[in-house]
Amino acid sequence: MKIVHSFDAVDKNEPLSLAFGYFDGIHLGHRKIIEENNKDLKNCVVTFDKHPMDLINKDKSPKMLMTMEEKEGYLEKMGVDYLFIIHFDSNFMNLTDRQFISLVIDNVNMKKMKVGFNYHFGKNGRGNADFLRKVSKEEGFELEVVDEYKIDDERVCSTAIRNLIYEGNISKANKFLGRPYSITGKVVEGKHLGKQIGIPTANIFPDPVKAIPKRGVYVTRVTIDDEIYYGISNVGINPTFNEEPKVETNIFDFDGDIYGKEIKVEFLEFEREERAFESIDELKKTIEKSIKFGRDYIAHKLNY
Ligand SMILES: Cc1cc2nc3c(=O)[nH]c(=O)nc-3n(C[C@H](O)[C@H](O)[C@H](O)COP(=O)(O)O)c2cc1C
Ligand SMILES: Nc1ncnc2c1ncn2[C@@H]1O[C@H](COP(=O)(O)OP(=O)(O)O)[C@@H](O)[C@H]1O
Repeated sequence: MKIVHSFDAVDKNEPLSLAFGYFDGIHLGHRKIIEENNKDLKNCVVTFDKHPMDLINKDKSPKMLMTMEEKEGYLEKMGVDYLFIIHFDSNFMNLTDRQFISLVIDNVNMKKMKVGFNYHFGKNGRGNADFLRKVSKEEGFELEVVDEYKIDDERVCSTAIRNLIYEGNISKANKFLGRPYSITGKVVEGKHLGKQIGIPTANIFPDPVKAIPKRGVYVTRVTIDDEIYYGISNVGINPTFNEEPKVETNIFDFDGDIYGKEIKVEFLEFEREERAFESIDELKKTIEKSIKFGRDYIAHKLNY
């Protein structure tokens, strides 16, 4: 997959299919827009480097299901040929719907345009599917407006998935995403209490843009150097030491020094909320119960 930052960065004659959207999380609905069957067209995704809300009202900007790096990795796996990451600034935001489409048509050979049913673009979000239907006829490109994706009559959208993650309903969030929600980070040193109580935990701090699952304990799948392990993780904040949320994972059947290594933690099932403990002994006993919960889940209920 080639990553470019402007519409004039690819061969003007090459026939392209372009999927437009911010695609946070690349959930099942997004995938229907992005997947392309026409082998004669290069499969392209057009996205922005920032969420439009970052410019409109940064305080209201949602946390993300994916960092840009994660998005790039996933689109590459899906077989996307070109990823256009367009810098979203106030100039860009003020292009009219017509100017935006002209910018695309004048620079690339767009044979097919794909958008979700509620895609809006151009100044004040005026450009919509109706406008695109008209332009596609005038300009002679194929337009595909993809209907909203539903599971059990519920809308699959990034906002719904974020809310499920905040509520701790990770299994439903994963069902909507079509894969487990994950957080990636470099393993950092903690208080070294883990090894002292016989339960080492690899600690990572999530990227600040990421949506953090509800505080509590989760069964997880951990990837280290392309090897897969399972484990049990606590998502928490330790007010005594820092305010940043942290993911601490005891990795099953693993023994090794992984400080400084990047690990991916995928959240599979929620066990319980985070608790305060009176003693280290009580903490240890409760974590041991969580480990048992995790091992039972992996042995009997794993569906990934
Ligand atoms: C499965 C699991 C569940 C945990 N649950 C809690 C909890 O409910 N409350 C809490 O304060 N800490 C909890 N912890 C965090 C431990 O306090 C922490 O892992 C331990 O202090 C080791 O920290 P260290 O890696 O900094 O040495 C949990 C850790 C694990 C692995
Ligand atoms: N099974 C395991 N699960 C998690 N970490 C492990 C495991 N085995 C060894 N380790 C190593 O031990 C470290 C965690 O030990 P711990 O005493 O909890 O220290 P810290 O407080 O620095 O996290 C991990 O970062 C990793 O390098």
